[in-house]
Amino acid sequence: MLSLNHVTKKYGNFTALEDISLEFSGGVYALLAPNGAGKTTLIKMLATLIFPTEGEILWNGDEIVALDASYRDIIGYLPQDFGYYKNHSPREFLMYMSAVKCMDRERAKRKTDELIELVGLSEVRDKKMRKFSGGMIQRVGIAQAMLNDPKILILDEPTAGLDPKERVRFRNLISSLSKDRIVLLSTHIVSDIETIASRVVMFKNRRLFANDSPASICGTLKGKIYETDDITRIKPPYLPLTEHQENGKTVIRFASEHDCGDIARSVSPNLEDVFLYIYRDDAV
Ligand SMILES: Nc1ncnc2c1ncn2[C@@H]1O[C@H](COP(=O)(O)OP(=O)(O)OP(=O)(O)O)[C@@H](O)[C@H]1O
Repeated sequence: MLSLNHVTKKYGNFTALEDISLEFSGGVYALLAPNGAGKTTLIKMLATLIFPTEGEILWNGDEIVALDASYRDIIGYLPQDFGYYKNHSPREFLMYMSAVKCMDRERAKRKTDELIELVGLSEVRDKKMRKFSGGMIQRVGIAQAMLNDPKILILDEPTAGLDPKERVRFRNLISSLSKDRIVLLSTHIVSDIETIASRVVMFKNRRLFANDSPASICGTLKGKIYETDDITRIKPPYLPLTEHQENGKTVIRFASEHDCGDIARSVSPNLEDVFLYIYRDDAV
């Protein structure tokens, strides 16, 4: 189990995260928060690239900093800005990364072939990556993070810049990788995680705000979300969330603390509602 005990991270006088306590066992954990909320800071601490100012991070009871290389052996990490060589093919790049990870050549070859197959890049395994789409590059990125068969797979905004089709493919891939390991995934895009996250972790004002299943988190807004095509009938205060077209009319989805059931349609809250509601005062 990976646990954070009262972790605070400061950059000089600026506190990025304050008193965070969390436990991760198996499954997909989504770190969901707007840009600048501290997701990358948390991820970099878990990847031992930066260190807590206060508190401790433990793997099965031992401090990850003390575990040093033996901890790094069990993590796979896809950073936000994943650096790769455009002139490398996926196979060359994965063999190169295997060498960086000190894997023996036979195992490296086996894992490289296996992972290229898994991420669906077999047909382009020997093509230079310079012409690859964002989704293909991210799949190479996941493959390199998986080379050491990590117990903890850390993905920092892995779907940034992907088109909707690539997003779906990526989601399915992440879901398939989550058996028998911890997958930590940071994002500010709700649809990335709604269906695959076993738990959603949210930060607000530098502190832990929520750590629960998507269903429980959505449950916090039960009875408060409505839709109407005539918002003028709704008594303020209410919070407009999203709009969509329905039978040629613009339907507004909104949150209200008071009962609007007689003039608007009550609907089930989703994670996007929760995100917009919780971060309504934050610049997103
Ligand atoms: N090295 C640093 N020095 C000073 N402040 C930093 C540093 N790194 C991050 N910060 C600040 O800490 C806060 C959290 O940043 P962080 O990158 O962790 O957020 P994030 O949620 O990952 O957002 P993004 O997705 O935009 O990276 C931000 O206000 C950021 O400006």
